Amino acid sequence: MIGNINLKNGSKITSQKDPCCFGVPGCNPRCVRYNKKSRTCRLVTRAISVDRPQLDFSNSDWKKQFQEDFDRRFSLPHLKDVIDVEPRPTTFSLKSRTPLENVNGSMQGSWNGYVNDDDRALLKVIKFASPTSAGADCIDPDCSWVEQWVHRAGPRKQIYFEPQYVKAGIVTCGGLCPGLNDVIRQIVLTLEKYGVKNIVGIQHGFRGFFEDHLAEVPLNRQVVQNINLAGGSFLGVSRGGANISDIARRLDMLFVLGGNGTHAGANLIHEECRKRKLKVSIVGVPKTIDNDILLMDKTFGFDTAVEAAQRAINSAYIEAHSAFHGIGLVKLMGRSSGFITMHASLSSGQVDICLIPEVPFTLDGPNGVLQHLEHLIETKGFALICVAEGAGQEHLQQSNATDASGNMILGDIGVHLHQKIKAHFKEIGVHSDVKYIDPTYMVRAVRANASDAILCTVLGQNAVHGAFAGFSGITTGICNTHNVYLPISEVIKSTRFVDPNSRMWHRCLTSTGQPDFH
Ligand SMILES: Nc1ncnc2c1ncn2[C@@H]1O[C@H](COP(=O)(O)OP(=O)(O)OP(=O)(O)O)[C@@H](O)[C@H]1O
Ligand SMILES: O=P(O)(O)OC[C@H]1O[C@](O)(CO)[C@@H](O)[C@@H]1O
Ligand SMILES: [Mg+2]
Repeated sequence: MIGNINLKNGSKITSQKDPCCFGVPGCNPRCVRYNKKSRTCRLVTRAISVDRPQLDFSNSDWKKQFQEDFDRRFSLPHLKDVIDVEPRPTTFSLKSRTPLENVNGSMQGSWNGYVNDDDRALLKVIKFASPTSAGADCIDPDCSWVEQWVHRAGPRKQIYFEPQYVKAGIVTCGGLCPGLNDVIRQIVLTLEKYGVKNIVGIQHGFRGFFEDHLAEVPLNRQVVQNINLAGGSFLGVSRGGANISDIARRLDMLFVLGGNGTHAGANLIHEECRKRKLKVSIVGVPKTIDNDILLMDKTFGFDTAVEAAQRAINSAYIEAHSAFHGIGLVKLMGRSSGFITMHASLSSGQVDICLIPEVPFTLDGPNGVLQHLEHLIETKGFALICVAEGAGQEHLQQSNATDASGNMILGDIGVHLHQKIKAHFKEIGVHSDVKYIDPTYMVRAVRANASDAILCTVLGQNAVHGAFAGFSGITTGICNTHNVYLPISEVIKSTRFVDPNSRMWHRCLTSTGQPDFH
């Protein structure tokens, strides 16, 4: 039961080892990646593991040391680490329509769809021959192979809660994302399959915990039956309110749907519950269209966002192709990571210039974007640019403004590019007709497509299985196509970025044909 948790006001999580802005919203001059000139934290190389132990590779034992440290970091926090809890046979079985009543093992024996607690999946599956291989992620200079196993997700034979007494809460935080309602729905359906009858929705993110007018929303199969047919969040989302002063709620399980910021908040709650030895399972479900969460193949909503962006890109293409010297310009979301813009550009196949936050670019001069646009207008007669909202911030006047969660408010690179392109072509006396489309919120508010709906089903159900297995401070995700549980502490260590030396970025450059704008 969470009960009253008195957290320090404004308590924020920062990754201990690396005084980086990540985890503490907004930029932080102490950040190892703080750029004093642009006054921003810009990690233009691949997300580095901020917490790899300092290994002495001359020591023949280094692999053992790495393995021990890895196993420590990726072991899943469990209720029994801090309180005496006894397991009981699970009530979850797909053999019966209702949760297993008699759990003397006889019924269980007839259904064996359980995951063994010792099942593991490999976190990394490529053996790189050299650190210079594209996208190489090596531990030592020789790229030695070290098996990195993480826990497999799914229902266990033993559970640590009496379902009929459980009160479970669901909360959705941060920006909207296609599939939020699918995950809420699957969490409710799975909880009921275990026999939980007391399920509540917390309204409007973490604010719902302490704004009295935001009452709990009772949830059951009937209430959530069709919520997946609409985008948005049935419970509402919010930013801010991270200084969770009081969670005066009796909850035994809390399912937290959100991005990297939300997960940092969820981990704060988990750590406080653990410190107070409360029998509460806090389980995250990674949510963001930006796909900027470490270690995950992708987050739910990302595929749908890429698909929804196609309509805007295609419209910009049609406008540019039909105009005289038409230049289509589309700005997509991606505050610090360019995954949406890169994948949307790749899938459309119509983009000539793709600009992402991880790869700085010059506008003017022989290698600049404007020079390349001149070339495209001369040779093709039209051009199409797709830019991530977090790209090119070095060209804009930075304000120190932040959103309610402390995330930096970005300068509008879309408007800036629009103005610069028009001014440039006017200056060189060449006609241009710039068509600017900003579909950002349209992309985010749609309902999940089929593939994301399935991913949401997997993640929502696995979140409940993880809570009943007694884990807490974990999140559930897809690693190398396998369903795993990961400690939230590992997932919030850094933002996930596009690796400028990755094969996917190289594929994007091959597809657009753009040069290096440096
Ligand atoms: N370091 C932190 N510690 C505690 N709470 C946090 C922290 N960072 C963010 N939060 C809280 O988590 C909630 C969501 O955070 P945020 O607005 O950053 O969105 P997010 O989860 O990163 O999702 P997205 O980036 O996709 O919108 C907010 O209520 C915010 O106050
Ligand atoms: O809803 P808000 O506060 O405008 O958030 C916009 C941000 O949320 C995100 O969609 C992440 O969820 C970013 O891509 C974008 O910058
Ligand atoms: Mg975020």
